[in-house]
Amino acid sequence: MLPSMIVMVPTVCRLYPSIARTDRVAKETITVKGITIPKNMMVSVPFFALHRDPELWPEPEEFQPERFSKENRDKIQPYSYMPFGTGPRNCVGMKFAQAMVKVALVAVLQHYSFQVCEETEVSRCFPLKKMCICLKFTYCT
Ligand code: HEM
Repeated sequence: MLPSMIVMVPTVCRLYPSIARTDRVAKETITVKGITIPKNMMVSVPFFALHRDPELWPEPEEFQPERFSKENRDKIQPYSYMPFGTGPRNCVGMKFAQAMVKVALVAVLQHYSFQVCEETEVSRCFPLKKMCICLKFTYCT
């Protein structure tokens, strides 16, 4: 497996989580950091906002795959990255979905080569959409 692929998938999941939030219902009244959550109240966990919180992710808008490298992975704060949710009700398909994304990427890379167009601004802070629009695909036989 290409090391770059191992860090690319979580990088895309951080910036573009396919599910923007999850919810939980409080089983009992609880006070967390001075905020009281009454029993039965629904609490939302906004993945999208969490994944772009500058206190958790310096330069949050930047596409920096090295955040998930072997060396840096341990610096990620618990519960700051959760595209598949967390806890006993997290996504049961997580491992399967991650494996499928990698298989799909390998299949695409086996048949196509990619190059950026002249209009593409290549910077460390590119919006993924722009990148996709400007990419040229060449089918490799
Ligand atoms: C990129 C693909 C996927 C993403 C981003 C995703 C994300 C999520 C998220 C955020 C949750 C809520 C977890 C929580 O509230 O803590 C969830 C739940 C769940 N997912 Fe996925 N999922 C994906 C693919 C799949 C696949 C492929 C399957 C099945 C083969 C699957 C089955 C489930 C099930 C059954 C639950 C409910 C688990 C429960 O309530 O105990 N998901 N998923």
